[in-house]
Amino acid sequence: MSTQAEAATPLLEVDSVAKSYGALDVLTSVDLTVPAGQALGIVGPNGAGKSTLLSVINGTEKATAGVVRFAGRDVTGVGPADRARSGMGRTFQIPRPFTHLTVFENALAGASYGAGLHGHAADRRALEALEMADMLPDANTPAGTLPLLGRKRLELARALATDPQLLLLDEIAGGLTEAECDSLILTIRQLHSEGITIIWIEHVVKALLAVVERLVCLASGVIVADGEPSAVMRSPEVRQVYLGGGL
Ligand SMILES: Nc1ncnc2c1ncn2[C@@H]1O[C@H](COP(=O)(O)OP(=O)(O)OP(=O)(O)O)[C@@H](O)[C@H]1O
Repeated sequence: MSTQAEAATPLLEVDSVAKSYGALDVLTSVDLTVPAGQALGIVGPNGAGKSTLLSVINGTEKATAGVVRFAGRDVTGVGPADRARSGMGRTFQIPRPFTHLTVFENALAGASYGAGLHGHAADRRALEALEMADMLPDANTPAGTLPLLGRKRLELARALATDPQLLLLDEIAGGLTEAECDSLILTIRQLHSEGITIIWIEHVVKALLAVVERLVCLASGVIVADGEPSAVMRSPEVRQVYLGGGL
């Protein structure tokens, strides 16, 4: 592929994706194209389908219909491990570190199992990920003793240990104090400035607005607004979602 064609290929294309659990339609024909380097925020009420959309993107859930393309490759039928190795990293809403292992060993697990690295390459990658997540000073701390911000940062480091081009963040700012949230914002901004493409689901809208250049609102499995963040937050569609008993 020529350089020009590569530049024109979006990093992620979600094309007419639907997801149902039995009779429950969680996502209905979602279309989302994300260029490389973009930081995209996703808001929406509880149960809107936001986490499900991330799961369909990273392959932990299979789409019922539609296509997911990553870096020009159709990954719809590809499992989460393969997608991680091809450059997708994801944090989960509830961090579940290996509590009996140190912070470094947890990051190493991400580099080994997530990225498929071994030996010194895995060690190096784990240390880089800890540095990027501002967790290097805690490398030898047992993960089970970390406070919430530390667990969130470790979850971030675990995702970064797969060396992602695309980083999917699921409510990473939830439950933090304002000061903790501000420090996490600085870290995520830095990752964005290094060129990592970010899709970030968050109820803490202030945190999103400090980082993202594009905002999508999902309601009942449908994208109801998509564009410049403050314009999206002011749009009648999003006001309806909030005031109509949504957010
Ligand atoms: N494995 C599953 N089986 C059945 N229903 C599911 C499953 N996973 C999610 N759901 C349902 O799908 C809907 C969307 O859930 P999802 O977690 O994607 O929403 P969300 O927008 O991320 O919500 P929140 O902001 O509360 O995290 C909910 O009604 C949820 O109960």
